[in-house]
Amino acid sequence: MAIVDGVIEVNELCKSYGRTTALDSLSFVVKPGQVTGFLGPNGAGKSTTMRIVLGLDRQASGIAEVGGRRYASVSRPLREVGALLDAGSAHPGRSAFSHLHCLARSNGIGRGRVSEVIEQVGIAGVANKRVGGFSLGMRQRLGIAAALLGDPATFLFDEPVNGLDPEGIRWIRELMRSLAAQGRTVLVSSHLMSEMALTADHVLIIGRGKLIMESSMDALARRFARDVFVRSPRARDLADLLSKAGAKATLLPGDALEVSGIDAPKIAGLAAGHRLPVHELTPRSASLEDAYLQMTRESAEYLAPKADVR
Ligand SMILES: Nc1ncnc2c1ncn2[C@@H]1O[C@H](COP(=O)(O)OP(=O)(O)OP(=O)(O)O)[C@@H](O)[C@H]1O
Repeated sequence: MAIVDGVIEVNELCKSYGRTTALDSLSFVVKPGQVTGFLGPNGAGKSTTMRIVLGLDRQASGIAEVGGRRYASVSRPLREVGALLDAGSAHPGRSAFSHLHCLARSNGIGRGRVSEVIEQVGIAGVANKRVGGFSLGMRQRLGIAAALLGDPATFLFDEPVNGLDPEGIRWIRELMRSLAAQGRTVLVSSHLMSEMALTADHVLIIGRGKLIMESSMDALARRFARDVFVRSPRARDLADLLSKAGAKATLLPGDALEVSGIDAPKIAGLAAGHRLPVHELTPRSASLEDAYLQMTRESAEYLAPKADVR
């Protein structure tokens, strides 16, 4: 790996386009060894942040660094950071191989590595074909091949699953997870919590250029844990026991209980301690997507009017 420490650090970043505030004192740190989801509704400032980190846009104030340095000051950038921002950026008249070879040469990377990444992303069969004829999925894989070329410690992926088929989506998810497992820093943007729930270990949620919340995915799921559904042939006895332990237990038809204020392992422990049989114990959480929509609702740039359901 080119550099060991691929931490991304953004501090008090501000950026406006005319009267539009894109980033408003945005600060966060992205650590290596995990996939960090960068979540926010359309217009939240995800792409702007990534462009600034990559030196493609300039902030009004604040700091954006990778591995403790400004990206623009790095002489062979592909060896430090791999990025997928715009799948359509390769010249349509070029072949995939010549596009990658050109990029490799300008970063002091050999031809052998070009063939290696072409294999890795699964485009060997079309490597000599013109990029102009590529499907979105193929262009996306080509963009990822470019990101992998310099074997960097840090990766930035802007909405990488957009427009991909299920196979391509699964492939990108697994690639990101394996890059993180190798100890690299992976920042991936999305506007869908459901997508991040499947990929990310950690999430940064932004809205209108501000950090709304930062959390591990596990803690987020726990925070929105709702209650535990329990089924027992002695539901009434179990409800009494749980109430005495300070939980709220509501009897439901079919020997079932809805329990809150106590977690599933504790319910199991209490039931076992009093020899009460349990046939089902299911923790239920509010949908993370709903929680996310609630959190970002005020910061969404465009809100659809509520559907008129009759
Ligand atoms: N080049 C530009 N010129 C003018 N306004 C811009 C430009 N780029 C971004 N903006 C504005 O800055 C804000 C942040 O946009 P940005 O593209 O960073 O958001 P995003 O979270 O990536 O959203 P999306 O998911 O829609 O790409 C938006 O209000 C957007 O309209």
